[in-house]
Amino acid sequence: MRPTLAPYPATRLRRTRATPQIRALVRQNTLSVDDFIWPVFVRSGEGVMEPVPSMPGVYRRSVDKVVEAAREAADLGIKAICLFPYTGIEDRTEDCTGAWDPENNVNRAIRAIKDAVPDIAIMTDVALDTYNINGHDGFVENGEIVNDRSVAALVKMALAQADAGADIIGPSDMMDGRIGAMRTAFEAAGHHNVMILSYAAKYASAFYGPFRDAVGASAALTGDKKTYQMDPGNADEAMRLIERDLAEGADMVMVKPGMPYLDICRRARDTFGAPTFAYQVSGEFSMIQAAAQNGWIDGEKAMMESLTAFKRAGCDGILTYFAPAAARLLAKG
Ligand SMILES: NCc1[nH]cc(CCC(=O)O)c1CC(=O)O
Repeated sequence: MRPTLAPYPATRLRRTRATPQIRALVRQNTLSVDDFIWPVFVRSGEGVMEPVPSMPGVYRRSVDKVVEAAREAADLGIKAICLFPYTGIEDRTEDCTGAWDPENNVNRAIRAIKDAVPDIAIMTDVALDTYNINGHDGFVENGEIVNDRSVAALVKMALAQADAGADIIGPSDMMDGRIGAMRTAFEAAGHHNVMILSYAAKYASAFYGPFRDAVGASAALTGDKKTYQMDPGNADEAMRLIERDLAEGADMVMVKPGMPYLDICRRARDTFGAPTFAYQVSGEFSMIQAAAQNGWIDGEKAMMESLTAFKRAGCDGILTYFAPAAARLLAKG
């Protein structure tokens, strides 16, 4: 776009900012409850709501409490919920078999939500880090995060989630070839309508810290994830990854983290035109919450401003821990 401007004073750009009515009239991007996917942490037990210390206002919930949360979310108009398991160090293994157990907490939660709250879509996370003894998204052999054997396991994990009734599968592992392998497996299993929202451009980020606490991976993690997650200095590589995942059968793509990578969101949207999501990750959430709790910023305003930024950057939707709070605020008008 090339701005056309008459010289001052014929043009006074403040005219269209003068009142709330006019500002609303000319506003280009607005938030709606339709934009949110709400990430929720599932753990074992019953009646459990365990606060996550590094994420104020976020809980690990037992399956019954996750169902209640899903009901609340649907009543607020939220269209999708995304499930992540918490696994304590004592239940983590090197072979990660818990990941494709049809009875694991996530798969039980999927079935329970489908039963009780059919009017919300369910997204899942596919990666081994929430079950792995060493916290990595793939198997570790002699210090290397191996690709192909990990992909075979991730396919089993994704199939178990699809069998349980998940609507949207979210591979967040960053292994090569996983989208194609999952798509082929879904077609063969008759899961023709299961969607894949690929974490296509996922960076090796310090902003995942609080999430790793929430899922019990912090204590487990050995080393870093730089051999599979992207280098923060790269942008063109994100386009190659997104193109690759779309070509392998992804229905939607994600950029992650969100706020530090809005340039990537905009390029993805302009280049491919596919449904584009951003993940406003745990560290982004916790920074806003912490500053608000200290009285350093207005938490509600910062929340809404940060979410609007994703719309401005061209995103169709946002995974955000703020989903219920933002939905409540939007409902108030
Ligand atoms: N593969 C696991 C996964 N899926 C989502 C997140 C981060 C989400 C957040 O920080 O809110 C991570 C963490 C990681 O890659 O270490």
